[in-house]
Amino acid sequence: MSSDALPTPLHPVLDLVTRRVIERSRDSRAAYLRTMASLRKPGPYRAGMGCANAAHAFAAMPEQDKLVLRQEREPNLGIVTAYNDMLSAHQPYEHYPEQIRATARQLGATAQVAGGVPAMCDGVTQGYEGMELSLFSRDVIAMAAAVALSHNVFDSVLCLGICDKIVPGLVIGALQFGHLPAVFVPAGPMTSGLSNDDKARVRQQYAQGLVDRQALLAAEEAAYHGAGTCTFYGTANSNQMLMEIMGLQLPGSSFVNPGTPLRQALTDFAVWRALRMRAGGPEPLGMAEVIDEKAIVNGIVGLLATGGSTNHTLHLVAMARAAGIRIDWDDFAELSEAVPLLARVYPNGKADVNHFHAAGGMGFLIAQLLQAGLLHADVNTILGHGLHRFAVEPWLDNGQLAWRAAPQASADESVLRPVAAPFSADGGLKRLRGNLGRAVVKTSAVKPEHRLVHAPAVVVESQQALAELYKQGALERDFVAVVRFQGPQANGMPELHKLTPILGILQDKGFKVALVTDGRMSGASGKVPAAIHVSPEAVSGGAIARVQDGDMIRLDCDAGLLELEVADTELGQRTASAPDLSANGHGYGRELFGLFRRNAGLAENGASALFGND
Ligand SMILES: O=C(O)C(=O)C[C@H](O)[C@H](O)COP(=O)(O)O
Ligand code: SF4
Repeated sequence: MSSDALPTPLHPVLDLVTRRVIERSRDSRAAYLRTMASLRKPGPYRAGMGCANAAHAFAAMPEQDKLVLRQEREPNLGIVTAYNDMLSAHQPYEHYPEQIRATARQLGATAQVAGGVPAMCDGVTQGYEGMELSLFSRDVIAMAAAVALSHNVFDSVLCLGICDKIVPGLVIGALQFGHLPAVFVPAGPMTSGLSNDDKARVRQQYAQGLVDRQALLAAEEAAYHGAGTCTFYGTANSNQMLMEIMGLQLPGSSFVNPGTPLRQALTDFAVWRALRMRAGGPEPLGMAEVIDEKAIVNGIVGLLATGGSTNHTLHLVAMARAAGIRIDWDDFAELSEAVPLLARVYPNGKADVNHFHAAGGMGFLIAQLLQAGLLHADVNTILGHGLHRFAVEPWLDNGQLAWRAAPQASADESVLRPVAAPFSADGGLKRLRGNLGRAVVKTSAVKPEHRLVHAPAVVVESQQALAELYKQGALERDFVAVVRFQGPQANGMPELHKLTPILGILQDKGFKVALVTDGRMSGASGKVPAAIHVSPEAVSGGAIARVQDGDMIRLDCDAGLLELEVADTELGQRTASAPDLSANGHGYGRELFGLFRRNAGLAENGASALFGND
């Protein structure tokens, strides 16, 4: 799509929501931009630093880099890396710094690893105590990124991160240095293995005692079989979509598999782009000018159009907040009414992200949404002004990286569809309201016949308690599972994704089942209607603490309703449950996260201790 194509008029809902976000954010955004302006200088940023400081900064660099660094003329790239061997998605980053340093040298510049950030694999911690640190690890990552960049000898930032809390944390941290350019550098998904559907089927068979542990492990290893991001459309791959649609990651780069020539070429190109955008360079552009209100709204649109992870009703809020921008679940809800669902990638369908990419991927998606006036085209990106630059796909033309226009038609309409023929007329996420507070639900993964559940409550205060009731055979009926005291201030707001197989089995048996929780679900959670992120949470006086076994609850996903059918007078007279949560502060590092639990804001404000509710 060229820039000289007549711009499509902006969809009125997009225009309305964006104006509202700009107005709501006016003061906080102005304050943020003033801070960024106060940090900006001509560069290079190491220039004029004290000799001792400078010597410390590059003491360990090879002589050829020292020569360049001493001259205080050429830019120095800061790499913030989330490499570890634990996340299959991040393992490919092990040698990226070497490649980036070499490419920077070829371009006459230098690059240094500014610092590392922690990266938790939610797949490893799912269902275990470690998951209680997961959400807060986002804020730790933001702080660690800020520590790395606080050395203040960098002219541009390369962020190496992909997974769930890592990209949001890196965005929040790098935005504190928004006077600098930032480019996100992905490593790509693992190749397709056992399909996500088949994996989920074996899990349900195991939960029913139909297959043994060896069979389950074999299936899981066939699904998660190599280096690269897991191939379901969970939070990690929602992050990839967001980084592209918000202009921070090269177009079409998200879903190119690791270890391929195209992957290597894209990383080299990212280095070049980062250098060109430095202060005093040919295309100076700070991250603060890329992440503005329009970019954030574009991110929400991308999330809705692809059925992205519910975790971004927390993370995108916190990321926006870090740039002085205020969004809330009403923004998501109103945009969801206007944005069609264009992709069906597991858990929203059978395909994985490799299929999505092959069907046309991000370039096709962005082109379609731009043509429909459902994205802001007039935005800054790491390729220059205008999101039309992202309606393309990368390829190797005789071994050289090149870009070609995204396909005009989807190669597989079971995975990716045009705006003219969407999977559904509205987006994949809904806001819920009612006397239990506000919540969200991913409707794109729930079949229409399962989106209305009116059933008695089964109230538990841990996911293990619900699993025990299942084992006892006590759940062979219609019910709404209320799993409470799972909010950020209670125990760090873990994902309760391990409940998916048993709830799925009961749904498959024909029972009307739903989940209501102040906790989270995984972006990979799907088919069972789950009203999550219930705010206010149980430990903070939320009505969810006063629900009793047998209370009738109505969850109407399409109407956006979550109603406890108990009279206000009775509800007001009930004593809230007050379980002993002291164990939540002990073991597995939880002692160190008390300050996060005590200061976490509402889910709708991003559930962050960095910003609270202010
Ligand atoms: O996308 C997210 O938000 C996630 O956190 C995904 C988790 O990593 C799941 O735990 C991985 O999926 P499973 O293999 O089904 O456990
Ligand atoms: S996508 Fe999730 S499960 Fe896979 S490596 Fe990343 S954090 Fe772990």
